[in-house]
Amino acid sequence: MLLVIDVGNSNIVLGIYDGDTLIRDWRVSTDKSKTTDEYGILFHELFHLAGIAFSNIKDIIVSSVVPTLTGVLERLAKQYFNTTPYVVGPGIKTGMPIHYDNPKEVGADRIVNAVAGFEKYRTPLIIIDFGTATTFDYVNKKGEYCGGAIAPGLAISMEALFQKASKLPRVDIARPPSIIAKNTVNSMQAGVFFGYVGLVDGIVQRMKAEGKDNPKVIATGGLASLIAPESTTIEHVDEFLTLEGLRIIYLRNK
Ligand SMILES: Nc1ncnc2c1ncn2[C@@H]1O[C@H](COP(=O)(O)OP(=O)(O)O)[C@@H](O)[C@H]1O
Ligand SMILES: CC(C)(COP(=O)(O)O)[C@@H](O)C(=O)NCCC(=O)O
Ligand SMILES: [K+]
Repeated sequence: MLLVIDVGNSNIVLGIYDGDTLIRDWRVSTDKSKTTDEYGILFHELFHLAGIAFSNIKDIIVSSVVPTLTGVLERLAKQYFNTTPYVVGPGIKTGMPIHYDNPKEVGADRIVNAVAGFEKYRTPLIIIDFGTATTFDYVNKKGEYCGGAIAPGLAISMEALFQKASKLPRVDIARPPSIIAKNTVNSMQAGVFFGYVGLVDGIVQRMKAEGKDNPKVIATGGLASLIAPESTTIEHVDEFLTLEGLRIIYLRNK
């Protein structure tokens, strides 16, 4: 079995593949202060509850945008799984040319999403990942990574209102009943939710105009399913795109 791990700024997502089937997935908080042993205990507990032994895992692949935790997970792989993990970055074959001023600078999660999307659809793509940040990535018809955009994520946008304006409370992200809202909570939701739908569709339209190869638009990440129904440009939500991309990159490197 293969253990795939995507370390984002808010959550670490874990998945276990048996062949090409994702048999288990978990989401745990990203905590930069947790040690290798603390993550070891946490993973052990999750595996135990699922009835899977660490010894079933033959290989591990990691993508991380939190450098301090990359080392923690490398040590965890060695100490608890007795294996050297594949870490998406320099030295790993992705099979995708990266057109970025400095290819090392692109977040590993963005590359993994792009690889998964192109493998799955074999068409030009815009991939949107609703994480801590919202990333937009453009893949052209040759399957090359062309770059994209990074916007503040939905949750941190809402958090910024709460942090910076004394009278604004902390509010859940949700679609409010109307755009002309009648109370503070709904007004904040109207601004953030509908504002975000506009941001997404606006960026996609501009990318389509610049890229000119009629890309398919897909979305992933925790909050994709909230925005997709209201967006006029998102065609498909792929919940496990990043995990799938990790499995594909593993196969290209083992
Ligand atoms: N299924 C979900 N439903 C609601 N909120 C979610 C869900 N998944 C993630 N979130 C929230 O969305 C934000 C981004 O999370 P996530 O997609 O895990 O980002 P990252 O990849 O940066 O770790 C976080 O605030 C998280 O709590
Ligand atoms: C843009 C990101 C912060 C997104 O991370 P996430 O929201 O998934 O935690 C991450 O991909 C990153 O740190 N990228 C490096 C900069 C770049 O991609 O150009
Ligand atoms: K992510």
